[in-house]
Amino acid sequence: MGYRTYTCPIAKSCGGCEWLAVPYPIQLDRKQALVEEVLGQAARRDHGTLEKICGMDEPRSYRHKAATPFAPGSRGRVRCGFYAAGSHRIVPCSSCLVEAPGARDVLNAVARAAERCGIPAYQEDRGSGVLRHAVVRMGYATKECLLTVVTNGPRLPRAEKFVNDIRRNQPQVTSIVQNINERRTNAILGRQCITLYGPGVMHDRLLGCSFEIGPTSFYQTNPAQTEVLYRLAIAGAGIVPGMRLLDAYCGTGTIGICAAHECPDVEVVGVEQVGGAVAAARRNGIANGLDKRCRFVRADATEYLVAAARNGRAERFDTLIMDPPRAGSTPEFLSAVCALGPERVSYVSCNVLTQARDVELLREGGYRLERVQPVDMFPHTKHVECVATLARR
Ligand SMILES: C[S@@+](CC[C@H](N)C(=O)[O-])C[C@H]1O[C@@H](n2cnc3c(N)ncnc32)[C@H](O)[C@@H]1O
Repeated sequence: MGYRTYTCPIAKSCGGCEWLAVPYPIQLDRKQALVEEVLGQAARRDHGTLEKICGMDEPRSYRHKAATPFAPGSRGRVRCGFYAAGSHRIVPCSSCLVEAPGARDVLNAVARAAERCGIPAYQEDRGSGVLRHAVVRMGYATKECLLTVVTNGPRLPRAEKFVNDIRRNQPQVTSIVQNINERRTNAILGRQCITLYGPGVMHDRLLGCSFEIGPTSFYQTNPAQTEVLYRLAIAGAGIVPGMRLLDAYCGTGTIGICAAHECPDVEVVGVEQVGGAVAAARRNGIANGLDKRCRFVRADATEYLVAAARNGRAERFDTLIMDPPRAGSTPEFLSAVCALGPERVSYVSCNVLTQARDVELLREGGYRLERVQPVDMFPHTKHVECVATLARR
């Protein structure tokens, strides 16, 4: 790919791809250097390795989830696009370099349908209007497409006409869901969902397993690199037949189910706090014929593990995969891990700073940092994902 850079007509105003002007190999070098700076010393002290970052061959069209805010324009128009960097000013966008083909067309079609149906866009400063955001998820291994339309309350005027308009203009949309968010907040999604068309979910496949994805469930946005990441996470857990694996912060159960699919006789317990994600994880276990070996628990991961450590031998885990949110895990969770003593910990993170902090507690609690493997899930941004593999000393 050499040192070519990519161009985008709205690069200057859009806040999305802050490194677009930086050649991709240099972006990868920068991410490698960050991981080296944050985790390199611990790896060296433990005689572990810091591997070269896994980048993408073609760092475009990788985002299978796209979103837009809406705002009122003049004469009944509905504006949509991206927020300009550091502001809530909307920059229109007809196509985006990093999004899956067609994703932006679906979002723009929602705005045009709203104009034709007279559905007013949300006015952020007043908290008035109806249409707040739209989020689209495109299948990677399937042709399914789930559109979520976020409204400022349960009322969606001319809903049937609106849905038919979107379907007519964007026939690739396989399901449309209304999500209600009445809070004056920057969070896009509210809790309540009403299915307007189709099954209300979509399906995708990763590493030979099929997954149901709902409007509010976490699902990685770069599926090609997700397969790379999951392979590394599963390999890092050193799974052998007969083991009991804990998949902590499991979302819809994707990592644990892929691990169970790959390794016969392995028993998986997944822990996740979002009820909808746990319900989807259970359905995913059944859909993949793995429900006998994969059990999903709705709980706060820290509370679950602290209780498991208290139960001692009754809750044995031979190996652990953990994938917490950006804020990382908690000292209580990590100290319960050290008390339970799984042979290996495979720690997946989208924030190496909190990961390094947590790795330090695991090292103090008896683990050796064996391997650090960065993965580029978000080309043209400064974000880097990382799998840290630890083994009990
Ligand atoms: C980075 S996502 C990983 C999900 C999953 N492993 C995947 O790859 O799709 C983090 C997950 O942790 C969940 N989570 C956040 N805080 C939690 C907590 N305290 N206890 C349990 N789960 C939590 C979130 O709801 C989210 O599903």
